[in-house]
Amino acid sequence: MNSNNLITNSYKNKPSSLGHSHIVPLDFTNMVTVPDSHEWVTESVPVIDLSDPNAKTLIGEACEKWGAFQVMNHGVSMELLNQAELEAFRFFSLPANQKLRVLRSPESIIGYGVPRISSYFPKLLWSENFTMMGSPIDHAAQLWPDQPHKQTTFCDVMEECQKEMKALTERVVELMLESLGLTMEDLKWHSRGQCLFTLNSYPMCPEPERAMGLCPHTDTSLLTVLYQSSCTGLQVFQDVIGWIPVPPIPGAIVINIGDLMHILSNGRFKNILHRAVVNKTRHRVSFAVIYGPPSDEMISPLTKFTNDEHPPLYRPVNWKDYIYSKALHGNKALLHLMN
Ligand SMILES: O=C(O)CCC(=O)C(=O)O
Ligand SMILES: [Fe+2]
Repeated sequence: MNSNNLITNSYKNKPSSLGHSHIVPLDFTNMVTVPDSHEWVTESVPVIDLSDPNAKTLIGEACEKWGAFQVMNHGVSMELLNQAELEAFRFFSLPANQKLRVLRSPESIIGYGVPRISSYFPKLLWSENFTMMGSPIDHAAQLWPDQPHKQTTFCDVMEECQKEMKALTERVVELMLESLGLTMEDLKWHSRGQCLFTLNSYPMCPEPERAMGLCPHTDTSLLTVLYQSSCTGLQVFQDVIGWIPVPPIPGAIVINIGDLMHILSNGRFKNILHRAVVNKTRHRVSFAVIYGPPSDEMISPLTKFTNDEHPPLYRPVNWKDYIYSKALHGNKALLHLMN
């Protein structure tokens, strides 16, 4: 038997479910669109249905493997998310001099301006941001002094959206803890958790490949819960694979694990490195609840995660000091906390 025969026989003998269509190529010149059978989809962060009885386990796995996931059936009203998106577009579409009335002062965390994380990076970001804590009533009065109706609509929508997204955040934190056999009671401060509510805007960019909406970063928070509607832009980094888009899924909300949750879990839950890219044809808006402990509460690895073999990886820190450290050291802030 010559070698050619040997090879032929090995194909013939191989049990195979491959049919005729896998031998004859497509008629490429006559294809108008790529059929589903040819579309290669990159794996992305898991999508978890919160009404699934297995949700807690799936969340635990997603936290360890990815540090990010999307949730469906999350309890935040779709109508409210759409209204908040509309209000966000309205706000960012105001003339610059009107938005500047609510410019964030250097020592404040709330108001309009460049994203807070801009200070970690040497170049300006192609984005703007408006951050609230509780009611934005004072800022709304400055934005629309003669239009009380606009003030009321903006505040009602922002407050309600913040409230519902915060409730979701707390539910997800609880599920994360439960996935490890813990409860909210293990977080002594759990009834005093606080959040910022932030609107992000990434205007159309003439040369998207030369600019960045948000540079690669991890969030300082425990958890960031983000709604991104229908425009792509968010990407997460996975070792070996590289940057992966987090596709907008109608109705879904994105959960990103921040540095403080990574510290609490003694490194078991990943803090996800992510960025936002810009595009040429669409103005993208996203909004998020940035959730964390009371500013002065010391956060350190929970004892459940530490033992002789796994000593605490990080020294205790409070959110306030950690934000300060992040502004100084950027993405290296965690290294400065290592034991
Ligand atoms: O707009 C996005 O998709 C990402 C926003 C983000 O990373 C942040 O607000 O920290
Ligand atoms: Fe972020």
